[in-house]
Amino acid sequence: MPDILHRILNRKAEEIDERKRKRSIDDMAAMIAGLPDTRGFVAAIDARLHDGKPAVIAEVKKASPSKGLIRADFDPAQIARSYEKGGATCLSVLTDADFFQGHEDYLRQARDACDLPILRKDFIVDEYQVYEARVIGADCILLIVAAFGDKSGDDVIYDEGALTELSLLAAELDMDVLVEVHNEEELEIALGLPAPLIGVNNRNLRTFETSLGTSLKLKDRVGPETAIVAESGIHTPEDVRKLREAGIHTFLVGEAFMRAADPGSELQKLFGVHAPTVSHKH
Ligand SMILES: O=P(O)(O)OC[C@@H](O)[C@@H](O)c1c[nH]c2ccccc12
Repeated sequence: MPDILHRILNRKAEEIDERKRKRSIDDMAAMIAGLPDTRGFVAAIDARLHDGKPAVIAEVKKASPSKGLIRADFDPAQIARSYEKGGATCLSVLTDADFFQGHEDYLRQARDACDLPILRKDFIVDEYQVYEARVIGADCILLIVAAFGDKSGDDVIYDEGALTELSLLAAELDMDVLVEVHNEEELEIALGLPAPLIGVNNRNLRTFETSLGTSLKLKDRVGPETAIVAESGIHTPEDVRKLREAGIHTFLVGEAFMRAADPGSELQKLFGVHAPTVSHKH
């Protein structure tokens, strides 16, 4: 497992223990019973793709381990409204506090400010966090395959059982799942999970370098019938054009929007009227 992910997961285990002491899963299950339905995350993406348009998951992210502080003037409600106006399909909100300066309240604020479906962007490895995601208002959770890998000699062994269980629990709680992969091995695991939306993270977790080539290569492996989400390192209309030419029409973008004064206008610049469009066949 790459170092930064390792560090994050060690801290995450402590955090989960602390939280479990404050509130039980049973308490959360009772709260969930009284909640309104989720907003369909995958359904919103499918609808957009069906119209031949790119589907953009716009991220609400204040800081990251690789970039430090990204946006000082950080108001999740305002950002959510700007994204919605700019044509985002869904939002992704970082809730990890220690490495991304995120917070679960940011997800709540974003949700109250718009009608878009929201992904809880965190390092989910325990059923506790899946219940918690639903309680704070998430419509989709992220499962990072690399977080379920353990090195044994030269090989990495993945806990596919845990990935499957968490996916099924999310479905039971009426949430979708975005399964994140970085390489072919992880992709194979993701393809074996129940109804996953597969995201390819272009950021190498060891070096923090991004390469759109990762998405292009793995798109080649799955073929035209499997939709994938290109994640990270997308900064220009040219980046978007390259990915769309390869048949990728769903994108997860954070930094490029977060550094712009008006994130929604930047979304338009990358994906809207100014970006070249490619027709999408079903
Ligand atoms: O800011 P970028 O390069 O546009 O990337 C967004 C998103 O893909 C990135 O924040 C991300 C992808 N997978 C993650 C897992 C955890 C935390 C963050 C991420």
